[in-house]
Amino acid sequence: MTDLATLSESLANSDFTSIPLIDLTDAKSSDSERRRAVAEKIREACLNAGFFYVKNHSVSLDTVEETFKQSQEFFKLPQEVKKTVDISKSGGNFRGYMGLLTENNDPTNKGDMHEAFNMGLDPSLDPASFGQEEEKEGELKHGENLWPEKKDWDGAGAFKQANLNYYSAVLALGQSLFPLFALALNLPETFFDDKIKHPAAIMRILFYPALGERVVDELMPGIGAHTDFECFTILRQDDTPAALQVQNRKGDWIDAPYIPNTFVINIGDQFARWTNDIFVSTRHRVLPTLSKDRYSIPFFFGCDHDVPLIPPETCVTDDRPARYEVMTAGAYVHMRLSEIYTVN
Ligand SMILES: O=C(O)CCC(=O)C(=O)O
Ligand SMILES: [Fe+2]
Repeated sequence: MTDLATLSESLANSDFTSIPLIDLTDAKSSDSERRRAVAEKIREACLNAGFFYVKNHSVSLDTVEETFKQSQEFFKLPQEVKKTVDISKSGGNFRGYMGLLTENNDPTNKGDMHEAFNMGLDPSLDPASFGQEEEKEGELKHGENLWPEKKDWDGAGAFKQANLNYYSAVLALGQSLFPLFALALNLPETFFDDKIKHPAAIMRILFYPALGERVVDELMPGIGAHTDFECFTILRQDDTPAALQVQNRKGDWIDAPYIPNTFVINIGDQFARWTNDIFVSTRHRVLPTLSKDRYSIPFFFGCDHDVPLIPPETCVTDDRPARYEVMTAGAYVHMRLSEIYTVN
């Protein structure tokens, strides 16, 4: 069996110049060797680039296209309608609408040139996850989403339905990746099963307005250089060229172009911390969009809020002792979100 710490050290000396594309056809094969072969590709990607594309996943194109369509309808609404679901109304739970420049992912910049709408696990999708968590100060918790109302927007119902459909489909894709991550970490396939029962997944629809002829202010990128906070992100991009970039160890920015009907998956800080930095969480950014409006949908998949991020034994050796203080997943993500959002 590969020793993860040794593998991690040796990969640190190589670098990536492109992002691998992994076929998920065999992810649920009844043949364990085939599942393992997919997990090995995922292991290499998670220890090296921290980024990979997936194809032949379980999410239908119709579900994706309908969500992009609804996203366009929503962001085109007058500001006063979008403000009816403003994030300031979410009681500190990071749900709802955020206007241009209200977020700043890279503190050396002035702000990010995008608008966003955030949602979490909806009570209508999983009633069992609600009302059981203890209220703890400084911890993320499940809660209501902020949905536009029909009295303010005729399309409110279709918008909600498309987002819920997308959320369920991508949640299922995320859950199906955990056995592969477990194999990649030399753990039993079922290792994460009891840790993702009520997952803390936040989905965002993002809108990057085209700047056209306007002068680009380098300090207002689409999204400034950052790492994500949760275990991993499942990102759907549209076909806008020259947008997402990923930074390799040397510091070069590598393009992550749109590839039809794929998702980009990237490891986030929660997984890096949990695995004692065996999995790498890689910085990325979105350049200012010039020729056309851009839409994307990141889905940040965290484990259950109450799970303590104790590194599994395959990630700790005498030469690589545990690097981080143990926190629960909910406390960790709340801390990170509070640092970045100017409104909560
Ligand atoms: O829009 C994108 O392509 C990337 C978004 C992103 O990195 C994020 O929301 O964390
Ligand atoms: Fe990101």
